[in-house]
Amino acid sequence: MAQSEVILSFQQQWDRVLGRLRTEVGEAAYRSWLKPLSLLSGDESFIRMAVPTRFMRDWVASNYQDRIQALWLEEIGTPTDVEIVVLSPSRPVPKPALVDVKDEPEVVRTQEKEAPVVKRASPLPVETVAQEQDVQQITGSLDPRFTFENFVVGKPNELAYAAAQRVADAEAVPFNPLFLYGGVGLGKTHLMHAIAHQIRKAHPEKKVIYLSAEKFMYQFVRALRTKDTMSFKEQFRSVDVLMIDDVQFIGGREATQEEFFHTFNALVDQNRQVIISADKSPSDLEGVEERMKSRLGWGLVADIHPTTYELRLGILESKAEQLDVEIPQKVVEFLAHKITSNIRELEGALNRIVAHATLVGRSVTLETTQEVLHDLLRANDRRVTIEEIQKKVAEHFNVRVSDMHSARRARAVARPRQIAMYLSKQLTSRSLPEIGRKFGGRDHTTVMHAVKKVDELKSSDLEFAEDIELLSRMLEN
Ligand SMILES: Nc1ncnc2c1ncn2[C@@H]1O[C@H](COP(=O)(O)OP(=O)(O)OP(=O)(O)O)[C@@H](O)[C@H]1O
Repeated sequence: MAQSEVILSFQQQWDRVLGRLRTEVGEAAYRSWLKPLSLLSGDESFIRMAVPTRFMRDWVASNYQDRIQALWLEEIGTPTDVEIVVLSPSRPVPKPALVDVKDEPEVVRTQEKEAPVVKRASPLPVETVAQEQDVQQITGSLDPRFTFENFVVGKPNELAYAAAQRVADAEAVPFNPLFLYGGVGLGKTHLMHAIAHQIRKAHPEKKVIYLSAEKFMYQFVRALRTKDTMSFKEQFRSVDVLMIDDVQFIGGREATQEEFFHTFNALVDQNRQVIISADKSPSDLEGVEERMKSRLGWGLVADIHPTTYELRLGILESKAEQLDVEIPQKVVEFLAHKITSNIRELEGALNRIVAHATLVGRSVTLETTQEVLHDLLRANDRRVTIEEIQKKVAEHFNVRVSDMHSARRARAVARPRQIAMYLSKQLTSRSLPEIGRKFGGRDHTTVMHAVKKVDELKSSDLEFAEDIELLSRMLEN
């Protein structure tokens, strides 16, 4: 089937699925949650759809994903995984990625094989040496530990990881740019280095440049000063893959932004891969021109979410395995529970307890861990307040905030109140009596009972568990 026909038929099938969902869920829910979904890519076993916000993605995933999957199965006759990703609203749906995210259509592959880029396939030694020098002059150094193998994948980073791998493995540019964003210390740089390592290994002839936006700026200012902007432009515009880390730093710097914009456009126009990272999504970048924001959101925007307990545990276990010092499982779990800020701090904590154990010649225990990390543990006490929890839970269940303190015992208010107590225990460092006091002066045993009850319900009712997970994520963000 020709590419355009495949796109058309998937879109038509999706329209039919959407039509059926519309009848099932009603007009209001359809308009709020389903209409904004756009079909991004797909084949018989996998479809990817996009929504404009994270909240919407979580909502659609927990409330409609199973149904979408079931209807899609009915529509095309084979079981299909459905993935919902967040894409910035400014970004039009990228047409070239619409067919099959996992493999390019055969025809594209064949063409590539038949028409290799002659210049690079048979490199001239002199040119290669010159290029190497160019690359070394401008590229930042790559951390050899930051590889795909050393990257632990979990729910918060699976999209970013998959997108990074795709870019690293693809023969043709799959989406341009790849924009990775997320909070501090969550693995953006790690993924960029991993892409660079992989491409350099598979294609040593390719010119891959990785640098921070700050370094880009510094190089540009230096070129301006030495009146050598021509060769500056040349260096960048002749690369195969350009990665700029922490692009938020160019916010507010007009000249650098302008130059970056031209370089970016030139590379994208020549179909060279550009990969960008930032602490915010393109549309939220401050001090960056609108046209730039919009352009940055054209490819695939993949966010790395704050870590979950499971991911932190996975990372610690994998790092602990590489150490000479034995770390008891209890300590690993304790750290995963307590150090929630980011992965850099988590690694730092592990290194500190290992350094301490080695220095004093004692084994690692829970007590020494608490002692050595007391400052870090205090700083990591989550900052969400009980009042915020009460407000969010009341909103979610459509009850009044005053019901959180009232003596009413009707199930419709008692259950949300128990959930709010449970979340207060999970997300704050408040003691049971303190929590009880904030809920209309209740006794600590009432809070204990609420925590137990919610735990029980979570393990017996999947939908309930998902609801709690969603609330908890919304509160932690
Ligand atoms: N999923 C992961 N698996 C293993 N290690 C990870 C993972 N994510 C992050 N790390 C580690 O955490 C540390 C911080 O990651 P990184 O420097 O990539 O963060 P960042 O998002 O680029 O932060 P910043 O915003 O400060 O630039 C690194 O040592 C990295 O190896």
